[in-house]
Amino acid sequence: MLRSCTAALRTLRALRGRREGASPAARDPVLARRWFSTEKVIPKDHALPNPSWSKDLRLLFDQFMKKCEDGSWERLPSYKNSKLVKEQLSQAQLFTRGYEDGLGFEYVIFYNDDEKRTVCLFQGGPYLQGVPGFLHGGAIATMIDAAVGMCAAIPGGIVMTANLNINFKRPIPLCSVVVINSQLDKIEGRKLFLSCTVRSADEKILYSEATGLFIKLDPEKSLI
Ligand SMILES: CCCCC/C=C\C/C=C\CCCCCCCC(=O)SCCNC(=O)CCNC(=O)[C@H](O)C(C)(C)COP(=O)(O)OP(=O)(O)OC[C@H]1O[C@@H](n2cnc3c(N)ncnc32)[C@H](O)[C@@H]1OP(=O)(O)O
Repeated sequence: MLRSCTAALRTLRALRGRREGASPAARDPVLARRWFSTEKVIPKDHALPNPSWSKDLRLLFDQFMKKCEDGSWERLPSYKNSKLVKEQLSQAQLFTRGYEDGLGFEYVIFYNDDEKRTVCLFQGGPYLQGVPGFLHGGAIATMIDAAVGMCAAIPGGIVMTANLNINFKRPIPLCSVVVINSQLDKIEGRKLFLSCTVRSADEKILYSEATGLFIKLDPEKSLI
């Protein structure tokens, strides 16, 4: 919270500087250091353990990291900002990475190229509550969209969700760990058909099932 307030104040100060004719960097020494620094800023990869991760999440993470050792699985890094969008809209950030550690979406996605499938390990934090004590359906849908979307985007390139169909079978307790298994079922031209299940960490409870249709964007067509 303190960090975001400081950033907001900095932006306000910079904008005030712009209105008054001075360059924002000239009015803000921290901004100036950032602008003129030759240091490369390395973005933070959020798909790595942090102190908010439960024992269950760490255990599953370690198991999948072991599976990565022979190259059959790979951990997908995950960043808050896209450089491309950031240039146009400075505050844009990935919806699922918009919360402080542990409060919202904590997750990591692993990909298996031979099997064209992903496994997403997800711990939904207290800000994602719907019915008291349980995850909001919209938060579950968001995480399914992101996990299935990655499973489509790796073989398909730039894709968008055209249809997402979810059956919510059991409520997911807040702060518990679930495993989202997604797989590519078929490709027809620009259409990628996928399916997924959401289960408890011990795989005993089937929380949700979903199917998704993702469309590979046509470079000839404008999105707007
Ligand atoms: C997904 C992640 C990819 C990015 C990865 C990159 C970096 C990683 C960083 C972050 C990860 C982020 C993960 C977030 C995932 C979130 C994904 C989303 O939520 S996307 C946002 C929600 N979706 C939309 O806003 C899409 C809105 N719709 C459209 O823009 C368009 O409809 C379209 C999907 C682009 C398709 O339009 P287009 O003109 O290109 O195609 P057509 O209409 O001609 O259709 C082609 C073909 O598909 C059939 N079709 C289309 N829609 C449907 C539908 N809803 N149901 C069934 N069939 C559909 C259509 O009939 C055509 O079929 P055919 O060729 O047989 O005639």
